[in-house]
Amino acid sequence: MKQDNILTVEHLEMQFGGIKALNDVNFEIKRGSISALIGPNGAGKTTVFNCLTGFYKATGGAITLFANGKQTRVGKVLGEPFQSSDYVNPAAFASRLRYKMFGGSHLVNRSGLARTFQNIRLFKEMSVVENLLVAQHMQVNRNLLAGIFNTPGYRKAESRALERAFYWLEVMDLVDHANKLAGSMSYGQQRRLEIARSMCTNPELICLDEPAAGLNPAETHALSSMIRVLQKEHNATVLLIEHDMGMVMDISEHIVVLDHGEVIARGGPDDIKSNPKVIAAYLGAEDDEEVTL
Ligand SMILES: Nc1ncnc2c1ncn2[C@@H]1O[C@H](COP(=O)(O)OP(=O)(O)OP(=O)(O)O)[C@@H](O)[C@H]1O
Repeated sequence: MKQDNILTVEHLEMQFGGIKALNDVNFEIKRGSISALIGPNGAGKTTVFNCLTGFYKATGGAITLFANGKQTRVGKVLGEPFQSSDYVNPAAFASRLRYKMFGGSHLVNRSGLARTFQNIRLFKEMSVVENLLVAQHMQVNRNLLAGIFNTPGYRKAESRALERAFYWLEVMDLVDHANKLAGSMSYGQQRRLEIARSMCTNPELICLDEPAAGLNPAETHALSSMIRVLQKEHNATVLLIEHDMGMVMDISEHIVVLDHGEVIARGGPDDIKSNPKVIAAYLGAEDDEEVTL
């Protein structure tokens, strides 16, 4: 039976020395939905993303992904400490040891979760299409001998990677820029390329960190349409962090609001807009944060 939720976050905690960035964060993301994680600056949104994607190892709680036909506990694939029961259970010991040695955020990605970054992280000196080919290195045939002898299997894998790259360039309206240097494109195009790159890894859940930051209203509108296409035509579940409240309220079905590392509200756009705790959190936000709910 397919789980209704693609992601569950239970009692998530993240501590940096004396700073508790996340405290008992709980939410779930419905499969096939577009959801948003919002909150004032410093609320802990990016820290949640970093925990979900395995860039940070959460200091408490559980994150479970139900994608690619299986259940993945993010903490487990990042490598958990040994438990005393492992010493009487060789299989559990071996599994824990394997993840300690070879685990990491790449396994979270392989389990069906991809992300983009708040600060664009492309290979700016490489071409647009090369950026998309690099993203697929886990899926293509990486056998050294196959590469040296240019075997039919190797060539087939290479051409499949190229096809996939052009497929996502088409979806994100970037085909005409395929051979340009990534760094030479406009900011909006680079943001779309980041999304295309993430989609090349075949995720079921894509986490977008401030995808509309630095975009003008027309670009933001175009981006919202593309995000809807990912959801409707490519079965992607989308979770975004965004400060542009117009965009959030327009495309999100479900919104989770964080403040000072805690979830203060969850619900649909209309509930969130009129929630007094959310309004108070934003009214207490810094003056330079322009927010209209
Ligand atoms: N690597 C780190 N080391 C120490 N403190 C950190 C680290 N990462 C985040 N923090 C702290 O955790 C808190 C939450 O930060 P985070 O970047 O997650 O907030 P945010 O909601 O994404 O903010 P913004 O909207 O400004 O991007 C902040 O107090 C921040 O200083």
